[in-house]
Formats: sequence, C-alpha cells, structure tokens
Amino acid sequence: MGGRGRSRTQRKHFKQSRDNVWKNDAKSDPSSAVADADANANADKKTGDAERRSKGNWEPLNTHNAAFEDYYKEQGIVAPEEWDKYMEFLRKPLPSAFRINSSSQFCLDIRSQLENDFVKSLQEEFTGDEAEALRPLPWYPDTLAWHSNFSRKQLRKTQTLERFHEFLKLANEIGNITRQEAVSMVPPLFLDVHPNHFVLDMCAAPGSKTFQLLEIIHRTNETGSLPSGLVVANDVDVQRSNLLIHQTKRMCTANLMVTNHEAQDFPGCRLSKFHHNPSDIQSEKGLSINQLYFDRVLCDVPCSGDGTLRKAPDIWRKWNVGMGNGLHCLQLKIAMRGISLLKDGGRMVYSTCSMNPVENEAVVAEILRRCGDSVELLDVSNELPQLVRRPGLRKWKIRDKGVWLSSYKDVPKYRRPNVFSSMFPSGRNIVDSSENSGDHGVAAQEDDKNVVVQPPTNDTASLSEVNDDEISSYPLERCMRIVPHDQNCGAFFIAVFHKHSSCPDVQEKNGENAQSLHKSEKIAEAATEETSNLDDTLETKSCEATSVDDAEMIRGSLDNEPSQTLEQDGSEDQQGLDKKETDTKNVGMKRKLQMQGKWKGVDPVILFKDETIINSIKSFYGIDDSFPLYGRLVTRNSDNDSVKRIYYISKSVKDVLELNLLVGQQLKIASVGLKMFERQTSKDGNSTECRYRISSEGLPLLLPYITKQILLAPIADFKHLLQYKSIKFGDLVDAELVEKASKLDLGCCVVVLKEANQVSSFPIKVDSSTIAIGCWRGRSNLNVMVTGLDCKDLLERLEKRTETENAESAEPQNGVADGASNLIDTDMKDDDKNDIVMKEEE
Ligand SMILES: C[S@@+](CC[C@H](N)C(=O)[O-])C[C@H]1O[C@@H](n2cnc3c(N)ncnc32)[C@H](O)[C@@H]1O
Repeated sequence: MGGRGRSRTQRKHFKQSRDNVWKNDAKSDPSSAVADADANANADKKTGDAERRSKGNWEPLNTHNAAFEDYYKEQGIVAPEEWDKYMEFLRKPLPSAFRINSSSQFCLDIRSQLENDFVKSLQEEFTGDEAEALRPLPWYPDTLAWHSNFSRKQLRKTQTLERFHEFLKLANEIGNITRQEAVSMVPPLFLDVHPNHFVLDMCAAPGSKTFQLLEIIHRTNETGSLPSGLVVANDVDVQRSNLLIHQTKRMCTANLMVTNHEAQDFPGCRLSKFHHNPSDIQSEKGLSINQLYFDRVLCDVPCSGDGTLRKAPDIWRKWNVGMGNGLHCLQLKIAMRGISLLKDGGRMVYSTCSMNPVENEAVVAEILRRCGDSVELLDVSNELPQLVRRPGLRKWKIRDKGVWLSSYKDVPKYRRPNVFSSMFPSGRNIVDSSENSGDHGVAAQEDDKNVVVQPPTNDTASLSEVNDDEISSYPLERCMRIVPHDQNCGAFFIAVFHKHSSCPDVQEKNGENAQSLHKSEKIAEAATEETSNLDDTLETKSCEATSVDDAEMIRGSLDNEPSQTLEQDGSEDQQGLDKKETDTKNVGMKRKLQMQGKWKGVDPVILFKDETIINSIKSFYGIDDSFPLYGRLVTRNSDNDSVKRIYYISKSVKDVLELNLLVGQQLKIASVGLKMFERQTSKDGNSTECRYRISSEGLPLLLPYITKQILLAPIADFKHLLQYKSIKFGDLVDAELVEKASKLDLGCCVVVLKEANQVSSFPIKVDSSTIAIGCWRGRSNLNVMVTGLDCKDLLERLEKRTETENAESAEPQNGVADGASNLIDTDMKDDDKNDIVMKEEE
C-alpha cells in the first residue's frame, strides 16, 4: 500500500544541523562519517568550533578535560584497571547506527538487502576488523537495528561501499531507516509498550524515541485500522518540536499528539476540577477518560550529555561539574511529574545520556524516597540480555566549588540553596538546631519541599547520625549504565519504575498546581539562576541535552512565538501554498481565531464538521461507510471556506481532544492527526465535484475503504508512471487500464500495483503488501502525485523484487539462460522507455 513511511521528511532543520566536529580533526579517523546527517545532531554550535572554522583554523579538537577525569575517577564510574580503556573509547569517534523502520512497507526487503547483499559483499571485499563494520545490534529485536563503522575514506574506496552509502542516504531520506545512536534506542525497549497504551514522551524532541514508540503502538494493527493507544510527545522547545513533527510524519500516524509544555508542569486535564459532576459530563459526551493518565511514561530528561562525548566532542571543552549539579532539580521535578501522570500499574523509564550519578542515581533515589511503597525500581536484568550494561551506583559524591562533599552535612550553609540533600546517596536532610526557620538555608527549603511531597520522616537526621561515607539504601544496582568500551557505543543511563499505587500527596499537589510554581520551585529556580552565574556554568547545548538556561530562555520566548509548525495555517502561507486565498479578510479572521484559542500564537484544533465537504469527499472517492469520517476530522482553521488541510485522528486522540476542550484547553497542541485531505489547487481540481485530494500520508489508512477513483495497473505501466511521472492515456500499455482511467472523474485518483496473478476485480482487495500511489487524472493523462525521491525509491524496490523473482525462477536453469532472459528484459525496458519519450516529444 502507498506505505506508511513513504512520505518524504522535510529536512530543512536537519540541514542546519550540528557540523560533525570530528571533520576538523585531521589526525583522527572519522569512522562516524556515514552519520553526517544524524537526525539527532541538532545542537546549536555558535561558539568556539564555528569561530575556529571561520578563521580557517583546523587544529584537532582537544579531547582532554582534567575536571572530567578527576570527577569520574573519584566516582568510581569504572574500575581503576579499566580507566585507560574507558578514556580511549570516549576519545574515539562514535560508530554510526541506524534502525530499519518496522512500519515501513519495505522493512523486510531492507533487512534482507542488508543481510544478503551488503553484509555478504562487504565481507568479500574486506577482511579483519572491517568485515565486522556492518553488523546487526545483537540486543535489538528482529535484527532491525544495525551498527555501521566505515570511515569516509573507506566509503569512497570501493564501489560496494559507495553503493551502500547511497542506499543509506536514500533509505534515510525516504524514511525507511532512521539514523539513531545505538544507546538512544534502548529506553523505549524497556518501556514494554503495547498498542492499546496511552504513552507520554515527556521530553521528546527531536523525536527518535517517539518514532520508536509509535512503531510499537502500530505494530499489530491491520491494514486500514488504527491502534487504540496513542503517544503524546511533549517538548518545551518549539523549534526542536518541529523537528519531531517532521520526523514523525514518516510514520503516517493518526495516534500522535505533539505538545509544548514544561514537562514538570504537564497538565493533568482533570475534569473534576472543572465540573461538579464529571461523570455526568463524561457519559453525556461519551468520553472514556476524565483525566490524562498514561500507561507508559518516557522521561528522557534534559541532561549534561557527557554520554554523547564521542558524537559531540565539543563537550570535552565545555564540560564542568556545574552542568550536572544544576540540572538535578529540574530532572527530579520532571520525573516526579511523570510518576504522578502514570496510571497505577504503569511503567516509567527515566533516562539520560549522562554518566553523572547526580543526574542519574540521585534522581532515582529521591523518586523512591518521595514515593515510598507506591513506586518500585524494577530489576530488568532479564530483559534484553544481550545488551551489556553495568549496575547503578549506590555510592557517589558531590563536587561543588572545587570541593568534594560526601554528605549533606558537609555543604556549607551559603551553598545550600544550590546543593540539595537529594543529591546525596542517603538523601538525608540535616536538622541542625542552630538553624532557625527564618533562615534561607536548607530548613526553609525542605519545609517548602514538604508542601509538595511529605518525605518519609526518617529522611532527616541529626548531624551525628550521618556517616561520612554515604551509601544509598535503595537497590540502585537495578539501574543500568551503558559505558562506551563495553560494546563500542555511546554512554546512557536507564532506570525502570513500576507504579503500584498512587502516592496521594504527590498526585494531588501536582494536579492542583500544574500551571503554577511552588515556593520551593521558585527557590530551586533562583538557585539555578545563581548556579548559572558561577564559574562552572550550565552551558551544554549538546544534541541530546538542553540546559535549564535554555528552558528558561525558551519559556520567556513562548509568549511571543508565532505559529511555527507546519500544522498551523500561518506556516502554510510561509510555504507559499495557495497564497491567493489568504486575502486580507482571512488574515483578519485568522488573527481573531487565534485570539480565541487559549494559547497565544497557536491556532486551536477544531473539529471539522462541514457535512457538505465531507459528503463530497465521501462520494467522490466512494469511501465505505465503515470508515469513520464524521467526528474524526480536524483542522486548525474554523473558517471552512479556507481550510486547506484536513487531518484524521484516532478515537484515542479524539477522546483526549474532547477532554482538553472540557477542561479549558489546558494542552498546548503543536500538531495532531494524520494529514488526510488537501485542498487541490489545480484548475481541473476546481471543476471537480470534490475539492480535496487524498494526501500520500493518509492514503495507506484510507485505501481499503476507497471504491471509486481507483485503478489497477500492471507492473509495466506502474513502473512507467514512477519513471516518467506523467503518462498520456494512449501510452499506457494495458488496455483495461486505459479504459478505466479515461472513465474516471477529473481529479485525484489512486493507482494500485497489480500483482502478477491478480485478477482485476472491484472493489480492489488490499492488504499490508499492497503498493499504491496517489495520482491525478488529467484530461488526457495520468500524473503521479508522489515526490521524485519516493518515485525513485519505489522504482528501485520494484526492480529489486523483480531481480529476486527472476533469480529465484531461473535457479534450476544454467547461467547462460539466466543472462539471456535478463538481457531480453532489459532490452524491453529500453524499448518501452524510447517509446514513451518519443510519444511525449510528439
Ligand atoms: C535528551 S533530549 C530528548 C531526546 C529525545 N527523547 C529523543 O530521543 O529524540 C531532552 C529534551 O528535553 C527538552 N527539555 C528541556 N527542558 C524541558 C522541560 N522543562 N520540559 C520539557 N522538555 C524539556 C529539550 O528541548 C530536549 O529536546
């Protein structure tokens, strides 16, 4: 079928992505060269590296940082005898990795191409280490994730490698594979997601993990049906969210909602806060939910990012202890909000791409402390056994202002607004009788923290009770730390929580005060501001890390932010689509409408109810009644006359949207739904009875229900269409196709590839293997409405299939006969090509 994942990703932002700083390093071996376009590589690099380059200064990057080495040596992050190896790997460029998108229609073809073509041909070409340079990641299910370690030099060396490089580039651009750091693929695998789950990805941009979550949600759904779950992908950064929106477009999903909130304040959408009798409202509206609770929460928080040193070596220069210390509070707040949004029985994964215990084990321990028996840190040592990981630490220290601190009692009073008891292994606060409550030291702060969550009483201790060498009492060895030298990858930290029951204090406080700052949070934020003024400032902007400073800056800019996502009508104008329609009246109208939405600068999501338009679409394409259209279409424009794009939403998304309306639009929705219909701009189109064409993203879902404007094309005509994009009826080979095509109404139509032995019967039977493309029936020709890149890819896939089928059918025969039959085939194709070109010239 047109195939989920066939729409081309717009990569404008990726093109502005982080330069591969290893490129500067003349002496290093840039073995990560194939990852140039790594979708995750998006951090701004305005600083030193850019300056150095602009001055033409290409000296190798410094991969030394004494503070970093001192810090991690003291933490015992690896055994002393491993230290040199650990550092050696951290200084090496990161091999690239990619995932075959399981939702791609060609997933199996791609896997077999890798296994049977590239792995074999590369093995023949290379020996020794190079032979291992392309291999599946053993721990990833179904051989769908791959490690590739060829240097740029190697990629130019042989034809096989050049072909492999071309394959990777095209597959990535089309959306058949996703380039993603190997360790970054791990957290979603531990989340145990099912298609019926409501999943929240709290800090989701640029979206590589969201993409994985969506793939799992869609894993088992049959052609033309949608899963009952959904993914809410949230990120505070609007620009990074736009990357996510483009990235996930390739999924062609109606089960995704993208929001822009500070994750620590993610709205709970509680109906009971707005209505005295929420159950009446709920049953009256047919809602199945009265609050946003999730079965799964992914909490991939902003972090210092030192696990990405191999990919982003500029971190060597920037790293300082303040980065981790300054993020601890925010990470904790986000994780606690995640727990409170989790259903009883639900699972949350907390992850960072940092190796720092203050961002990792300290946060995990504090969650357990605050939640008591309601939450359990799971032992997942039996899951993904092939993934090499190390147990979490139970002992660590805090470094602040050049001093090592083993316990909170060592923290000087003036540093207590910055260094919190939760950062230490015991998490113990100190009750010091010399401190009175009027003091802005820890007592006041901890009092304040208790406004949010009552810590267990044994959380405070007298000075004499606290050991110098603290060890956490929680089973933190259940956490996982992935280090680079174990399996030649980046570093990552993962902890998996199970929520047994709600923790009433946490839940209530978070729910009630979702939009406001607590006094303690204000103190923490003041402390953060102070931290950022210190020598050891928070300055990371690495790809997978965003500092508190960024979040603050972004928060400030949100109010002035224009409609930025493509989903919003404002940016449609930017794209130059149908400009004439944006007359002064409409602009005025749109402004007014925007004002009506709760979120300034964000067009509200509106249920599309125009029956005349819906009926015209339904009857033009003969959409079967079993496909629910009414109540499932949304737009970002309430003026029906100027609606250009109509999106389709799943039942789960519909429920959330309705709840959101009832609770006063708490959710700031950047993008929602699957683009299904687009207003056609062609002159022919305006003369048809239906003014909307089916978008290529929407086609896979709608295809089984279309009974009109649909054609069945044999392989020769189908290939010609892909090759020449426009074919006159007279040039089509198949007489039946010519007859049927000329009888269609002018406008959008669908062309389905006729399988070898398929008989032409209507309605056309489709399944997950059906290949179809959107076309335009003009006065005398058929025009393809698929991007050139998609045509190229699809054509190559069809050629590949034909080759395989030919090879299989020719197997018992001798080699001479094989060659002959291929030659004839090729000659015929050339004849056909000439035929068409000649006729076009006529
Ligand atoms: C580690 S990255 C997430 C990577 C993402 N999960 C992925 O796999 O592509 C952290 C993200 O957190 C976002 N962020 C920072 N502060 C945040 C906050 N307070 N609330 C929500 N998102 C935040 C950043 O914009 C950044 O995109």
